[in-house]
Amino acid sequence: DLGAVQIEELLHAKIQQHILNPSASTQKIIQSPWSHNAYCKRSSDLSTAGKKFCVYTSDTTGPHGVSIIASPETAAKVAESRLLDNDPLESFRNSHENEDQFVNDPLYEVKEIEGKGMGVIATRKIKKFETVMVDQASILEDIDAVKALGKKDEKSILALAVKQLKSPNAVTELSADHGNQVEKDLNLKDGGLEADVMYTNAFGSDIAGKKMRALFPLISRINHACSPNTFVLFSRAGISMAIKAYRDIEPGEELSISYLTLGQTFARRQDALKHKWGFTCTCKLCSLPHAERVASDIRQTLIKQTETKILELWEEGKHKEALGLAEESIEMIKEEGLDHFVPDQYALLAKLWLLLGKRKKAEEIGKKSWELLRQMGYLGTGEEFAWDLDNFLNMVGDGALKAVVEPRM
Ligand SMILES: C[S@@+](CC[C@H](N)C(=O)[O-])C[C@H]1O[C@@H](n2cnc3c(N)ncnc32)[C@H](O)[C@@H]1O
Repeated sequence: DLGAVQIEELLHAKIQQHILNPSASTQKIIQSPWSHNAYCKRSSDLSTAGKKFCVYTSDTTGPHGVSIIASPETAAKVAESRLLDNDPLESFRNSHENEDQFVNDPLYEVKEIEGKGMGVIATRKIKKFETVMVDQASILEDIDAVKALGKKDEKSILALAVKQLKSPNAVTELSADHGNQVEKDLNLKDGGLEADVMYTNAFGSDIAGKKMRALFPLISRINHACSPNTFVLFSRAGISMAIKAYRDIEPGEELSISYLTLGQTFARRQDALKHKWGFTCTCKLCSLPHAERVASDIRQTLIKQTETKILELWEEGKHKEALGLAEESIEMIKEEGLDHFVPDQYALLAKLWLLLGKRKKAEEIGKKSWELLRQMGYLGTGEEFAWDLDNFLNMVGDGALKAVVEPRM
């Protein structure tokens, strides 16, 4: 039975961002990790009126300490699950990667880059999929708290969250140079320096079942490029983050990540970057000669449309055409340098072959997807994920692979 639901489900597998979870483990409460008393404010928002949101700090966690702005229930959950023990070195470092490189002898230096403020430059050759940088969040802000608190309360809570850290300077010295024209026009930009830093640098992360803004001070220095040479990988807990190389990087090259969901046209990218971060992107992709830029835009648009098209063809019983299009789409994705989409496309192809009863073909292509995800770091650093076609495709299909690459928020 090749019903539409089945196909639709498998098409929902999108780009993953977090290391995948082999099985949820429950751990016992040890003791409160907080080093400071909670400081709380009550919600002034109608939907959460009267609810408390507080700042909790653990100034010994990670390189900079961490402050969480959330409800007491969420903070308790974070403490109980020992999320703060999420050591980035354990989450990301492979056995062949040298611990020293993350602690004393990094592969990069932070320095001024003309027209961009600070930036991060490779100091030696970095190999494809190598872990370049690891970091742990120092500010976590529950989106519910952002909505619940008025500007004034959010400002005082954020300021305290930063002040209580081991090294507040690691946060206050970051760029606060976002370009939110809407806020500027409305003259609402009075959330203080800390709010501006969050707006410019924070990533969206799922932590303890809540959507949060997470600030990673080291990683914050990486500038944007539309076809970047590195990507971000969240730990399972969502509190640590690694920067991994998409491809070989030469010494002296600037490290870049994409602040936007990949796969957008030139005009959309320019607009989003100008609007939210206040700069005009002059990256390689944005500086292509006109004809090449148009060709790139067409590919980006086509790539976006192929999923729907594959689904339509499949539903019409045109299985061969659907498979052909999925294969073509992989070529286009590679040509456009959107390597991140490749594992999901392979997984999709494997599923289509399996639905047609061609297990051998499905094994061959599914394994490619698994192998790429493994190399990229999405399967963790251990041996938790042995290759098994059915398990793997199940995991891809049921949404275990996290949706959306929307790193900044
Ligand atoms: C997350 S920070 C990156 C690090 C920042 N350059 C710094 O000095 O700390 C984001 C800010 O950096 C600048 N930026 C990032 N990518 C850029 C680019 N490709 N061109 C120009 N400015 C950029 C913008 O001011 C943006 O708001």
